[in-house]
Formats: sequence, structure tokens, C-alpha cells
Amino acid sequence: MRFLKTPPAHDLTYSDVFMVPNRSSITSRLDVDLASTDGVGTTLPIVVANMTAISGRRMAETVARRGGVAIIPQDIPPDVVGETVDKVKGAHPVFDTPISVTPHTTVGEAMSLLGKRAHGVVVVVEDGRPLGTVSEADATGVDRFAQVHEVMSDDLAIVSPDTSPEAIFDALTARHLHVALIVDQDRLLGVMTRRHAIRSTLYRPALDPDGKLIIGAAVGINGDVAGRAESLLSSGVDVLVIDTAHGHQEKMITSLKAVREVRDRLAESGGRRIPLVAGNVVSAEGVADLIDGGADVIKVGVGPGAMCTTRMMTGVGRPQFSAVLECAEAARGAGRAIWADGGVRYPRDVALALAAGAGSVMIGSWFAGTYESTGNLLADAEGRMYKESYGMASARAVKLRTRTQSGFERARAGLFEEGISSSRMYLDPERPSVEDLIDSIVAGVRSSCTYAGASNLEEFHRLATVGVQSSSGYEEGRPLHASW
Ligand SMILES: NC(=O)C1=CN([C@@H]2O[C@H](COP(=O)(O)OP(=O)(O)OC[C@H]3O[C@@H](n4cnc5c(N)ncnc54)[C@H](OP(=O)(O)O)[C@@H]3O)[C@@H](O)[C@H]2O)C=CC1
Ligand SMILES: Nc1nc2c(ncn2[C@@H]2O[C@H](COP(=O)(O)O)[C@@H](O)[C@H]2O)c(=O)[nH]1
Ligand SMILES: [K+]
Repeated sequence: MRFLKTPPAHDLTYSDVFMVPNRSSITSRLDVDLASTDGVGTTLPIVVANMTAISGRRMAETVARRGGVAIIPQDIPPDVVGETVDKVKGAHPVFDTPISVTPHTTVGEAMSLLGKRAHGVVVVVEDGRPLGTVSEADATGVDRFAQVHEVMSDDLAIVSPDTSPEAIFDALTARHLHVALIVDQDRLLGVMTRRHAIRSTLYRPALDPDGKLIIGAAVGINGDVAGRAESLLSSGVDVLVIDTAHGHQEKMITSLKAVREVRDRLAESGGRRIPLVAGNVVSAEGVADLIDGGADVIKVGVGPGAMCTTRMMTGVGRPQFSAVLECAEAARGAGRAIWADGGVRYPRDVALALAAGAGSVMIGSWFAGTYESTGNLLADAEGRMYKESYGMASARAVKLRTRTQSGFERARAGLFEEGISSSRMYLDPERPSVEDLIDSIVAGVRSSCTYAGASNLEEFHRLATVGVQSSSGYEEGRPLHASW
């Protein structure tokens, strides 16, 4: 990446910068390969942040199907992480997991499950075989205590797993149906909407060597770090994140070394060498020390997160674009990669982080307001759908994390909060699924690459030309949804 003009002496946020187009020989945005360069095995440079209100089983499965990876937070007990890993590994790499109920399930219960996934139907199943589907339209005006077999639609598009996405798309269009049910030998394997059919030709799932979807998990720096790391690695995670607010501290370095020993021992006894990610830091010195401690990837960002109050509480942090730029250069110099963590709100921010040299971009709050985040779907007084979210250093998260300690200890720890305990993240009615958000990120970043003349992310980092803008420069780039 180069600056258009001499960069200013002060540090820059994503909003402070823009990219200018280069002469390009790339003729189509579809010719751009967005596989990450960080060695983690994703085909998209997107990581879901280890936040309890955001990253769980459905998020992990959905994002990995499109090529990214989700990190299960450090506060989730190891046996629950193990179950989550099993579920994600058991999910179909192409077809979406159905929401299935028995014929005698009440309409009320079936409708409460509908918001769990984006495809909009519940499948009524008996002995593994689909009998019908129930959508919100089928349930409108129906008594909540009625049973689903009374209201289900039995006009079904049943296809075999070897049907091409194009054929599924055409069949659904011809029959005016919303989802195809993928059935193999009388067993419901998955579902596919027309949008999913298109996506399955545009994205490549992120898979482990056995062809299963990938997933990561996090460990903090307190307690039995090596023990938790061993348990997570044994449960089959594909990437391990060692995470704390101030990653450039001695305790992080000793924890990291302990985790590396566990990882290396398991790898030597026949396991895979799982990449270790450590953070968070915002300086080249921090990067160097974590690489020295054994990190394969360094997580970068102090204070840019949407749930984060660190900068207002402490004055500490660093504008994220400059942090990413400096840390990426330091990591690349040592043959390692970084993840740009936090503060991403628009596709442009993802593009700018990658231009600055990030291997992947970690996103939390933007993905909180989706069907796939962990929380329950709620409606406000006007009927707008939202999910509740909170920061991992908020009093709420600290209370959860310290639940085994005395009431006094917990209350005292809660005073040191550096995050928001409750926020409403609204679902965008146009983009209610994390897959819709990924579509827009991918459309934006593919386009950024072709403006730069890059056919992959390594070229993009090399070719990107970045300028510095005023706040009115940023404002000029915003769309206008109503007249002046
Ligand atoms: N990227 C960011 O800007 C930030 C991210 N977070 C996220 O919140 C989650 C919880 O992290 P964290 O609060 O570190 O909790 P952890 O449970 O990981 O504990 C942090 C440990 O480090 C010690 N510590 C020393 N100095 C600091 C410091 N300046 N800030 C925080 N802890 C310090 C704490 O001791 P003691 O409590 O006794 O001081 C504690 O033992 C993580 O997921 C983290 O990524 C949190 C804040 C900022
Ligand atoms: N200072 C705090 N930082 C937090 C907290 N919870 C999460 N985080 C960080 O934010 C990113 C995600 O950023 P987002 O803008 O995409 O939401 C996450 O990975 C953490 O590094 C918190 O309570 N305090
Ligand atoms: K912030």
C-alpha cells in the first residue's frame, strides 16, 4: 500500500482515508479471489468476533459455509464448545440446516423457532422424512395452540443432493416456492433457497482437511489457560485465539507460550498444527513480542469496537487504520499475519483494513443484528426486530466470567468495566441475515480490488493507493436517501 501524498504525522481511522483507482486489467469483479492470506484456511477474510451475544453455533456454521470463520468466546464452558464444534462439523457444507419440528408441535412453538435461521420456513418431519413446511404466511391468523400438521403446506420441492444449484433455482422459480428440501434416501439433509443456490456458486466453504466446516474458539489469560487450550484443541477447533484487552503484557506472553507448548505436543502426537492467534495490540513492539511468544496471527485493535468504552475510560488505544498498517507491516516482515479487530461498520472498512495489510478482518457488533447471532429475536414497541448485545469487558460479561467467585469479588471486578452492558442491534429489514451482510461486504471488497487492479488480496495490499480526507470528504461519499 502507498499513500497518495505524504501521510500526516497523526494517526488515522478508517473514516479518515480513501482509495484512488489504479489502471486495471481485471475485467470482472468475479475474477477476484478473496481467499485470506493469514494461513487459517478461510476463503473469505472474515472472522466473527468472540463475543457471547454474537458468535455461536448457527453463526459459525453459516459464516464457514461462505468461507469465513467464527470464534466461540472464552466464557463458554469447554464441554459446550465441544458440542458446538461437533454440531458445526456435522453440518452440511453447502445446504443450510433445516429447522425441523414434529407434526404435533404447536404453531406458536414453530413460529418462535422461525427467527433462528434466515430461510423462513420450519420443516415438519416424521421419521426423518419431510411432510410439509410452515412459513409465517401459513401461520397468520391461526390459533397459536393449533398443531403444525393442520396448517403446513405440502407443496414441496424435494430434490436430491446431487441436483445443481442452477436446477434448484429454476425449480423453485417455476413452482413459485421459497425453499427446496434436500432429501437423501428419505432423510432430510438440508434446505436451499434461491438466494442460497446463487451463493453456493459464488462462495467456497471454509473446510478442514476432512471436508468439514471450520470453527475457532478463544481462551483468556486467567485460570487454567493451558488446560482450556488442550480441551479446545482436543474438541477439534481449527484456530485458537488467546485474547485479552491488553495483549502486550507479561501474562499474555506466558499464557501464549503455555498454549503453544500444548499445541505443539498435540501436533507432534499426530494432530494438526492449529494456528494460534493472540492479541490485542496496536504497535509493532506488541506484534514482535507476541510473535516471539509463538503467535501465528496477531489480533490488532484497542478501543475501536462498537461495544468498547476503553478509549473514553482510559484515553488508551489507537486509530484503527494506522494500528493495522503498522502492525501488518511488522507481522509481514516476520512472515506472520494480523487480524484487524473492531470498528468495522461498512464494507469500505473491510476493504481499507485489507489494503493496509490485514490478513482477515474481525467483525462483532455489525453481525449482532442478524438472525444467526446467539441472542433471541426481540421486537420493540414499533415492531422493529432487534437482538440484544453487550461488550466482553462490560459489567455484564465480567459478572458472567467471574461466576465462580464470591459475590464481593464479582461486584469488585464489575467496577472495572470497559464495555457496554446492553445495546439494541436492529436487524436491517433489507439484510436481516449475516449472509446478506457478507454479500454486501464481498460485493464491496471485490469491487475495491478491481479498482486497485488486483485479482487477489496480496496484490490488493501491494497496489492500493490511499489518500487522507477531511470529514467533509467522508461526508461527500455518503449516499443520500432523501432529498436535500
Ligand atoms: N480490543 C479492545 O479494545 C478490547 C477488547 N476487550 C475484550 O474483552 C474481553 C475481556 O478481556 P479482559 O478485560 O482483558 O479480561 P480477561 O478476563 O482476559 O482478564 C484480563 C486480565 O489482565 C489483567 N489486566 C492487567 N491490565 C489490564 C488492563 N489494562 N485491562 C484489562 N485487564 C488487565 C486483569 O487483571 P485485573 O482485572 O486484576 O486488572 C486480568 O487478570 C476480551 O475478549 C477482550 O478482547 C476488552 C477491552 C478492550
Ligand atoms: N473495550 C472493549 N472492547 C470490546 C468489548 N467487547 C468486545 N470488544 C472488542 O471489540 C471487537 C469487535 O468490534 P466491533 O466493532 O466489530 O463490535 C472485539 O473483537 C473485541 O476486541 C468490550 O466490552 N470492551
Ligand atoms: K469504541
